[in-house]
Amino acid sequence: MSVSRRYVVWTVGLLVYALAVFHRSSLAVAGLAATERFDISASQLASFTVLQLLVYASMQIPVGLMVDRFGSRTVLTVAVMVVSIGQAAFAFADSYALALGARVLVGAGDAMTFICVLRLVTSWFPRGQVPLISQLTGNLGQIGALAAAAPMTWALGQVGWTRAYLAGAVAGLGALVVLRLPLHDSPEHPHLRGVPMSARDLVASLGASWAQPGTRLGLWVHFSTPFATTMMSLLWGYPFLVTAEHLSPGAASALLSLLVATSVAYGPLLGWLVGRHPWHRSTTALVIVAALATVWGLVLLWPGDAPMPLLVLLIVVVGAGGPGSMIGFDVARTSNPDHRTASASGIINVGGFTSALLAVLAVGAVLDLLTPGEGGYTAEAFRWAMATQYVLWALGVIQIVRYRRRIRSLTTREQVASGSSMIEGDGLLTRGVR
Ligand SMILES: N[C@@H](Cc1c[nH]cn1)C(=O)NCC(=O)O
Repeated sequence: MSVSRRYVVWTVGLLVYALAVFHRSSLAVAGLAATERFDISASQLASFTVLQLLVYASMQIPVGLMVDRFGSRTVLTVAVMVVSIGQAAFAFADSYALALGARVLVGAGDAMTFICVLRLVTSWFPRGQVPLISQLTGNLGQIGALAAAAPMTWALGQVGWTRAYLAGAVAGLGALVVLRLPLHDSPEHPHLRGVPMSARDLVASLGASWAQPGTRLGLWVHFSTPFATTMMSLLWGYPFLVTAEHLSPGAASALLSLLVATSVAYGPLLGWLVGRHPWHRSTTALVIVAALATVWGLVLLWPGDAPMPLLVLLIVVVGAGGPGSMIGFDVARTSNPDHRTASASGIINVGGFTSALLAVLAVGAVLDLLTPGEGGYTAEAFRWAMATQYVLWALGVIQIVRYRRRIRSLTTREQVASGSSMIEGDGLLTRGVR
């Protein structure tokens, strides 16, 4: 197989993922325009993000099963069509209800994308390269979020709501043409189909993945690491920086762009680390969570406004969350056979999007609780609201430590170094490994 063909397939997959991230993030800078267009309150605006995350998280397991059954090419084609229809509907929506329906479609199409691209990486690249290329996929895809920031602000101001969102939908149609041409499921097969399974077989297959301690470890790594980043970049980062830290809108936007840029920059380092030291993958995740909790603690306990260097440090550390979550996919990959890779990735991906959803809701709930009546949220309310992240980190750390102990008692360093953290025998549940 030619090496260049492998990179062509990856580049196409990456572009489609970046487009999905663009669609996902395209509302972040349109909050004000959306409240005017649909005549909605701040909490109704937040419900767009909550709904999108809910749809995304709830679709992960079915999508994983679909990718194992029908292959990435087919599922990715459906994904691009659904997300583009959703974005086109959002462009024309003139009521809150229609806009919510459109965001459901955007969330659904988005939910189908990443797992397809990860599956392509596993099929096209040699095992040793998979951790690095997967990291780069996750990280470079975030460029879609950058494209949704300044360019989308510009487009909304210059060409208006309908044309700005319609342009994204049209880009999706372009992607459809490009992806159908070179994108084959594997070097040998344009379409890689899994065996048809009955409902009982599907449940058994998911059960077998779940029985692997590595799948659960991966899920909790993915739960613990990225939610601080997602919660900030999708909804609460900007209001926190402006309201609680009294930054100007320009400075807050610049810091959120820096968040995406640092997130991209961590990719090669973490990809290399994970590939080189697979035994220490969970340690790396724990270090990232410890760094997140520490720097957030400094910001929240700082008397008055935190100084700019500390806020920059916060952003640089929070930027590690997204790339850190990719460790979860890697642990699940080496803990499951190839024909279950996508469904195992689906299980993992539920983690980070559930924790992000919980974080978004918890911050909103505490803000509402501490800010009765009319008027904006206070800095004090924001501090308590952001402190809710510690509950999620504590839960995540307990579970990571628990499953890493279990996996370490059942595997050896040599086995993990050779590329497998799979525990022999899919009947683990029946043998008491819970
Ligand atoms: N946490 C992300 C991946 C990532 C990597 N760097 C920054 N983010 C993740 O799990 N992605 C799934 C998705 O659909 O984006």
